[in-house]
Amino acid sequence: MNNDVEDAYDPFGDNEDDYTISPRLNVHWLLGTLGTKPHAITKLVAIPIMCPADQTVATNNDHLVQSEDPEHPANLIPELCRKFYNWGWVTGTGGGTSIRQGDHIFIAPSGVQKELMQPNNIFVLQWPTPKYPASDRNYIRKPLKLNPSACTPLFLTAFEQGAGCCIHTHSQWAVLVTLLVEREKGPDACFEISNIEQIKGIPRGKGKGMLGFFDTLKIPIIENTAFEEDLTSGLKAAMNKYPDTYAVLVRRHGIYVWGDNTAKAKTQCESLDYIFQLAVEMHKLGLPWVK
Ligand SMILES: CSCCC(=O)C(=O)COP(=O)(O)O
Ligand SMILES: [Zn+2]
Repeated sequence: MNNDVEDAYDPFGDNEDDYTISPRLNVHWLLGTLGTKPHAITKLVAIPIMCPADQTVATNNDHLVQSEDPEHPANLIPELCRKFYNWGWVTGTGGGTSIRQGDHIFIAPSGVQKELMQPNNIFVLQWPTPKYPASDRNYIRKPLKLNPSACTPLFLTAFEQGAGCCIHTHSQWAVLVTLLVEREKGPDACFEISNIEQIKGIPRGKGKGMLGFFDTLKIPIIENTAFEEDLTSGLKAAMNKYPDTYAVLVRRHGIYVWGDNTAKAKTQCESLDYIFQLAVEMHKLGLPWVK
């Protein structure tokens, strides 16, 4: 990537080498690690610098987002977002992706061009973490002058369900089906479609295999809110009402799709987007979605 693109992405002049986290969280993290991973002591004891109470702690957990492995979440999230941008899923800073790897959650920054993200722009949360209040979330790696995605509580809700990855898109096909369903079936209706081969790309429910050609795929739709964070209760309610769903549409906004791992979340999101585009075209031709 040339410097122009990096400058355009990083208007704050973010220092890649340091960042701040709360003293309380840092002490907790250090003691926990000392107690369980003696081989890590030298590295970790050398890193944190404690400040007086109520001040921030300068530390350096950059190793959490530095890896040569292209499958490492800190490399994978930027790579996936570049693809998603080209597919019209995360344009104009909207949408995003989060991945859980073991007891770490990797989260993108808020309000940035997602397709230009770099591994050093990624936040890391210790999992499990309190979801609310937001100030209680256990960030153990936090880039300077960037805020974590507003989608964070929604991603955490998917991880609470056992997801390994959650993708949020602003796909126009997803938005269009929410409008068509509302007009044709009312505000409480789900998106439903059957007898389409790509339905086989969507799970029937956790541990229940995949939907079959003759099954009816149902995706719940929730109403949009003024702020992304405020979608969380609607997402949770839809998950409770449809415990087998791996996706929730958001009217006039987009969709959240999750999967047991990153590959499943991505392929499920691709299958759904294909189905939504097909559904819009079918509707234009006067073809019914359910046979
Ligand atoms: C024009 S994007 C509006 C915010 C939004 O809907 C979204 O998905 C992006 O949130 P983030 O905080 O991750 O930038
Ligand atoms: Zn959004």
